[in-house]
Amino acid sequence: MPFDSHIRKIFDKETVDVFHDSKVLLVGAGGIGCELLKDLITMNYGEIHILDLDTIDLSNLNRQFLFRQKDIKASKSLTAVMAVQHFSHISKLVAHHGNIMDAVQFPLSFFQQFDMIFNALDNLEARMYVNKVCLFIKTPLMESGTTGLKGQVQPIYPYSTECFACVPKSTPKTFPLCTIRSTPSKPVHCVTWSKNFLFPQLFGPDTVENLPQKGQDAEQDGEAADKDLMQEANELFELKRKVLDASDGFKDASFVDDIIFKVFAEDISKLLRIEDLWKSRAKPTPLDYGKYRADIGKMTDIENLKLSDQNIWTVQENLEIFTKATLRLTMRLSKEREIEFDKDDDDTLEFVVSASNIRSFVFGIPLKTKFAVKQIAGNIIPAVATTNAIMAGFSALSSIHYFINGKNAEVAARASKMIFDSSVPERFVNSSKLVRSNFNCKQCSITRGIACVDIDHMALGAFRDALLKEYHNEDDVSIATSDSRLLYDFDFDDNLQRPLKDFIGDGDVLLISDSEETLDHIELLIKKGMHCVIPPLDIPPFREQAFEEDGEKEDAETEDNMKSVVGDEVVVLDGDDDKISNTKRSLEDDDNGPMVKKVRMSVNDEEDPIILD
Ligand SMILES: Nc1ncnc2c1ncn2[C@@H]1O[C@H](COP(=O)(O)OP(=O)(O)OP(=O)(O)O)[C@@H](O)[C@H]1O
Ligand SMILES: [Zn+2]
Repeated sequence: MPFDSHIRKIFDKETVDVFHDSKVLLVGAGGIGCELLKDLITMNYGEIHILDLDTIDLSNLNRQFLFRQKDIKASKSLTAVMAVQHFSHISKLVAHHGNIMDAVQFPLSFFQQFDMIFNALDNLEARMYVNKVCLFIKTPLMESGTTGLKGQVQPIYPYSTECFACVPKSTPKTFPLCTIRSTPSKPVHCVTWSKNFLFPQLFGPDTVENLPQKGQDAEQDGEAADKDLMQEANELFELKRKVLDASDGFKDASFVDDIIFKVFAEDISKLLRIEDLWKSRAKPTPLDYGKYRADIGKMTDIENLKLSDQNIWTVQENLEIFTKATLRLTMRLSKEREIEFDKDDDDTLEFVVSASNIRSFVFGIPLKTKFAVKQIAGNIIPAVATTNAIMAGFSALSSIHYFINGKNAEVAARASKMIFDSSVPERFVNSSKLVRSNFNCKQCSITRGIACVDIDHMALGAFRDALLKEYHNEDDVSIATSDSRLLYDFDFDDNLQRPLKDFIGDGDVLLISDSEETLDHIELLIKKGMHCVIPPLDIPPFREQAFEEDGEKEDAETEDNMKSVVGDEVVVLDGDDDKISNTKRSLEDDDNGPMVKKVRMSVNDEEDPIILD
């Protein structure tokens, strides 16, 4: 039975028509995006646009099931549309290849044509951008994301419920510099050292011109106090020079031996002399390179060394791989000038794998496979196709509330739930009711509107007058650009006669505040038009004081209430499992309903730096 009939069975004709008449945008045609596209088609949305900036890579094929081997290098969005075109005779499908944050290709008017937007992205920056656009145009956003077996779907109804920025996001872990440079104790420390320190030092953007001249002490150029650091920098510059010399003429490969000897033996011996470092730690052992070199000489078929990604290589094998990768990268340096680490560039990956393993060996840390180092260096948690499919399904289903409730955001917000993975074995997913926006949120706490202005002809002074008139502000206003360039305030009126086009373009944002700072800040998105239309806004009093009090209260509550809601039951979790926060911003508050304890997607507690997939 075609799905069309299921939809007809479940909903009455009027509701089905709402789906047919609606236009949605899906941002991202990766793991979740491919799944969502299929789901949205089966729901018979009238028009589905899908957008992605990327082309298909071999590594996508194991989970992005709309793509085949023959599609590698083709546009993700176009290929996805071609793959599903035959699924539906109802949905009109439109593909866009480009960056969602490109305001020229995708101006505000592009976003405004949609009834709902679905995010299936893999990075915070783009997610935050779409979130902000949705706040401007007050369009509901279904936000989704997965990390391995974890995942979540958050329906966002602008200004009614929490936006994507309302809950602070965890940032990748950082390590103290001294751990990375001097006292590593985990594989990730060695991977970070070889990827972020040794690799860029040898193949990164430093050009010959930036290096101190031969014999010149770098200390003369800088004011660095630490002599040891400067000496180390000078020595690394020497190494870099060797690499550059070799890439020019490529006389012999002995410079690689020099690098190995310096970084894995000489530098370690120097560290050992700093006795304080080793009072409470196991000491490293400088690499006995002579011994290992001799071993490598005895290895058979060394030229055709083929090693598995999934096995741990011996120290000898790591040394051989390090030598080969360094030589290959050095050859490339003559053409490329500088090389960036890329987990999918085998030369750079093998350099990082072997260098981190040799360092691990020296410090008595377990060695890792190439596969494992790739995950760590690429900040990857492998994507799980099933988690993507489940979260995509929830995202599609969550959208129904909006459409069956006549596109009423308040009603849909009350009916909707946030979905996230469960850490409790009896359940696979949890849900919690949506809560109101966070007053401390930098995005939600701003009053926003879209102003239509003839920027080519209207002077800044006339624009200021229009603002004062619309917002009945007896006092004056300040006007600044979104990058905080002040255009006007009561004692800076130099620009009043100049046309707006001198400062802003179509789609730019202006920040407006009253000079007494009694009212909230306003963000006005400027749309180019023939006339001047300043949007009527409900500008609340300035809320800074209230924010602080509210924030303090919330923190205290969070610590006291390490509880989560599973369905409607309260389960006590032991401390570290999920990071839970408890809030009074329930949508039910207005009805004096029960206070909702809300679970946030757990912040990853692992040591490795991670990003959302
Ligand atoms: N600014 C952006 N504009 C448009 N598309 C974007 C933007 N940022 C990310 N994307 C797309 O979002 C999708 C996210 O999908 P997914 O998480 O499966 O990542 P992937 O790149 O396909 O896989 P992986 O990162 O695991 O190699 C990708 O196809 C990516 O190209
Ligand atoms: Zn917010």
